[in-house]
Amino acid sequence: MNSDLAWLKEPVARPDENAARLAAERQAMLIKPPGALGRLEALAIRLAAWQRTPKPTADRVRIVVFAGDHGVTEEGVSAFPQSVTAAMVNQFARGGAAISVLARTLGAELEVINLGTVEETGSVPGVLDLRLGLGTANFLRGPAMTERQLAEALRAGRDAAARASSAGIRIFIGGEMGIGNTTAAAALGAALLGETPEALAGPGAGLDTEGVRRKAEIIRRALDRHGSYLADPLEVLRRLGGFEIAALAGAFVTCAQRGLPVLVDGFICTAAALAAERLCPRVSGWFLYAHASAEPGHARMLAALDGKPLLDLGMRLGEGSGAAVALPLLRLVCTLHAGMATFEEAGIAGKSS
Ligand SMILES: O=C(O)c1ccc[n+]([C@@H]2O[C@H](COP(=O)([O-])O)[C@@H](O)[C@H]2O)c1
Ligand SMILES: Cc1cc2nc[nH]c2cc1C
Repeated sequence: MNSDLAWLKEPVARPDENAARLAAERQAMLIKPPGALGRLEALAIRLAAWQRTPKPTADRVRIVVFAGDHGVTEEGVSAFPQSVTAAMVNQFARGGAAISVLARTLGAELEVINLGTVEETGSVPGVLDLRLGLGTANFLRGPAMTERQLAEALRAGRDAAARASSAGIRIFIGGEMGIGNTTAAAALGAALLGETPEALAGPGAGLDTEGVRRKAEIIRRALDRHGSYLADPLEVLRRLGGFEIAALAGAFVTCAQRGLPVLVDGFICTAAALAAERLCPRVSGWFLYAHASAEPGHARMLAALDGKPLLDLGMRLGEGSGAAVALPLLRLVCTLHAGMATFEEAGIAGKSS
């Protein structure tokens, strides 16, 4: 492995099992039949282990949206033009995008990083400009990224996660924006899971049935073209991924190395999570999956990660929006866990046997 990428092999943090034990003991004492809060109970215990405290919180949250364009869009794999990527980056900063509204409403910090849009975003303050090129190359013709672009995209993600961790953030949300990136994510998923392109390709931002068929065919040709190089997950990411997907993978690895839990968004973020797990085994022990995307291939990637999404709302927006929508649930998990009375405090008789 290139020495620029040695950090990918640094050890993953270990959750605090003592904090988990204390949180489990507290759950057992709260005034409810044991187990009556269902999955919320296990979530409180996992958050406790991750945050190394018996009373975790979900208040300090940062959403980092990574944006980049995709050369494969020239094959007609998206219902929208490439210009939308830069236009949306502009809106993230101006406050009109869904994720901007969600971040404001939730009191979450929002960081926007442009890793390589083809078009200019206009002069908007609040976008970190780390452009690595005018989008990736078309992966039907060659690797999507050079080795240097891959290393820099991974590092951009690593640095964003390290900034969040150093700032005392307690939960990290990664988001993405990139017209064409469901094709890259589906190709990644197919290559990493050994699945057919048809199992992973879906409508994305709005393809019709014929468009989905064409998209699967493009992915099939790309898998054939890149052939045996796809045995190496780093090469899968470089050849089929995107700047924003690689940055997400780098961010997720760093979060796990630094002990910062990640709330994973939809289809593209889950593809990045899968790539992260292949690059640095066991990082997925730090991931929670926010929602089941409407993109049909999402379920296969979640299954491979043994991930059970918190919500299923038919969302397929990206931007980190599904994770943001799940955040209030985590906040309720934490406030219930910390705020409910125990049987002893309330003077209520516990379970008789
Ligand atoms: O997060 C998801 O599950 C998701 C599912 C479908 C589409 N998207 C968003 O739509 C864009 C990609 O769609 P497409 O069809 O251009 O590949 C990209 O900006 C993603 O954020 C996101
Ligand atoms: C308008 C629009 C907004 C988006 N946000 C994330 N992906 C998107 C795709 C489109 C097309």
